[in-house]
Amino acid sequence: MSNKTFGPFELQKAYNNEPVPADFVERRRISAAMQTLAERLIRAEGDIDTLSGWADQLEALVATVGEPDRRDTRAANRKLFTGSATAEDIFHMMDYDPVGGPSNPIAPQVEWLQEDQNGIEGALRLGLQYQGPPGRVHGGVIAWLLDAALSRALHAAFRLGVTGTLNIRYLAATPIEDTIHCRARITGQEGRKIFVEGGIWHGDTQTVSAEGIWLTPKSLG
Ligand SMILES: CCCCCCCCCCCC(=O)SCCNC(=O)CCNC(=O)[C@H](O)C(C)(C)COP(=O)(O)OP(=O)(O)OC[C@H]1O[C@@H](n2cnc3c(N)ncnc32)[C@H](O)[C@@H]1OP(=O)(O)O
Repeated sequence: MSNKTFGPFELQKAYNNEPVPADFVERRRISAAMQTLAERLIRAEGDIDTLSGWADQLEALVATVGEPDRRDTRAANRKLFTGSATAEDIFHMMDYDPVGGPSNPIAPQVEWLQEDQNGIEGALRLGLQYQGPPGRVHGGVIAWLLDAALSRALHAAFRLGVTGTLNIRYLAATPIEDTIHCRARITGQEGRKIFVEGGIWHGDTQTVSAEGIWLTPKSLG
């Protein structure tokens, strides 16, 4: 692990370029196994003995894990804003992102195809656990995904902000269990307000459009 330290505008660059710390290799394995279980077990057919056996094994693991101590994310965030965050701090902030974070067991995994000043594009496939109407992604999951995708467009352009307003228009069904793409880009800025737009596509069909306003923290604006 290097001794380099990073500030707020280096967040994404450091995360993309620094080597993955050894503990995060294992954290990612845990998360991947939990995601696979969630996808395989939801609505799984099985006789009562099979279901009961799986439940027993999972409850035993929960008991083994207990309630471990957890790192305070606020400390890493404070270090970031004073330019003293280590690579490990950056991984503790980014690897648990609820969308795409490889160490977060509830995060849909995203393959980022573009991440630069012009915008972002990600490819992903949402399993049955994200279903709303039969065969379609739940509308709230879509909002969750787009909040993250539009935020990512800020990070890729080396800017930071929190979501102030997010407007979403659901244009057509977004399918589960098939590859979809999310895209986002910054369209303008007025003082601390950053305007962002984006959407979701299934093949050539745009299924969702979104636009919103992100607010840069007063300390950075
Ligand atoms: C960072 C670590 C990363 C590191 C980690 C990565 C984080 C990923 C984040 C993912 C994205 C999220 O989920 S963020 C979490 C969800 N969002 C939140 O929790 C935000 C909750 N809301 C707030 O904290 C606040 O309301 C703010 C910051 C949005 C605004 O408060 P403020 O900063 O005091 O704003 P204020 O001075 O009154 O207004 C400034 C200008 O913005 C306008 N404005 C004010 N509020 C809004 C609004 N909601 N939507 C649109 N515009 C607004 C005003 O009209 C004004 O325009 P004018 O008069 O100048 O024209």
